[in-house]
Amino acid sequence: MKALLKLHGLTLAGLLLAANAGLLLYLGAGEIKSWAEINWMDVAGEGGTCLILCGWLIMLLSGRPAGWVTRLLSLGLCCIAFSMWMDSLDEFIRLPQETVWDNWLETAPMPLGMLLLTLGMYHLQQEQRAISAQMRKREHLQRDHRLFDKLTPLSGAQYLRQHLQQALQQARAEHQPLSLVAIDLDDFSLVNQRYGQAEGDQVLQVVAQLLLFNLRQQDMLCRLAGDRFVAVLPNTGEQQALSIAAELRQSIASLAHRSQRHGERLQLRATVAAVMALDDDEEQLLKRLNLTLARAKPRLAHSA
Ligand SMILES: Nc1nc2c(ncn2[C@@H]2O[C@H](COP(=O)(O)OP(=O)(O)OP(=O)(O)O)[C@@H](O)[C@H]2O)c(=O)[nH]1
Repeated sequence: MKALLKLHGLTLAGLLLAANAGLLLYLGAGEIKSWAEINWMDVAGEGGTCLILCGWLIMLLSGRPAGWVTRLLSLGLCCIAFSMWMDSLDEFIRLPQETVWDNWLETAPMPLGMLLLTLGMYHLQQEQRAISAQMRKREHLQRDHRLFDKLTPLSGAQYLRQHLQQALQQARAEHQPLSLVAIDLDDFSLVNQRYGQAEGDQVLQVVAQLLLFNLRQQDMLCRLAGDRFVAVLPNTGEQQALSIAAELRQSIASLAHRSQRHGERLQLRATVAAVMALDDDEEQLLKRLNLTLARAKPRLAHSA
């Protein structure tokens, strides 16, 4: 209730003031009817509608975020509720026959309220459409979750291939160089053996974040598999890619990661490789990158 008053106090106060002013006007100009003169059927119909509209207003204001659509809908409801309130007042108070202003107060807010409600409904529909479009997009993304790595906030190998294909096309169309950098942790299996799989997961997440921090806005980082990461560097020649790769290796070597259980410092190292795209397609380029990495890691030379 506190939050409701804080956000919509003005609207509610406006309605209360208008209803009070209407009551005072009626009391000032007319006289109270006797019990027998009151038509209770009309009181139930008009007063009940007014109460229900006030209930709708409270539900609307407490259920929706403040904003343009909420304002239109609430003002519409206020106008209609006020009209019903004025309509029910004449069940209790008799005005002189020649009075005309009561008719205005009863009927004029009704079409205005309807108009505001209609405008609000229109914008609500637009808002709902935009939300539905967002939901569909998100659903599509979730359905395509195979493209995303389960452990780190990075994309996986499948997405890398798709992205690389497009990036190569764009680089050729724009006559710009494109390079790839691979980063492979050294002896990562030892981290799993010594500290456990959960600590290994933690290390992979920290390294993914570290690499992201050290790359540029336009670069795209993926986890190719296990402890191997690949960055796609648009508009980047081989020399620049080599120096970026060296920086990434250095950042991993300087990382002061401590194990979660005993707080021991883990000394991480990585082997890096960089290749620039020539005439090859994405598969050939990735193969060349893996071969270059394998050469930098003599023990992997047979498995690449
Ligand atoms: N914790 C964890 N370990 C993983 C994950 N994916 C792969 N691994 C482990 O990563 C290790 C990769 O092994 P290797 O390719 O031999 O790499 P390495 O031990 O770093 O050896 P070198 O690359 O030759 O230095 C294996 O022990 C895998 O079990 C993962 O998501 N989480």
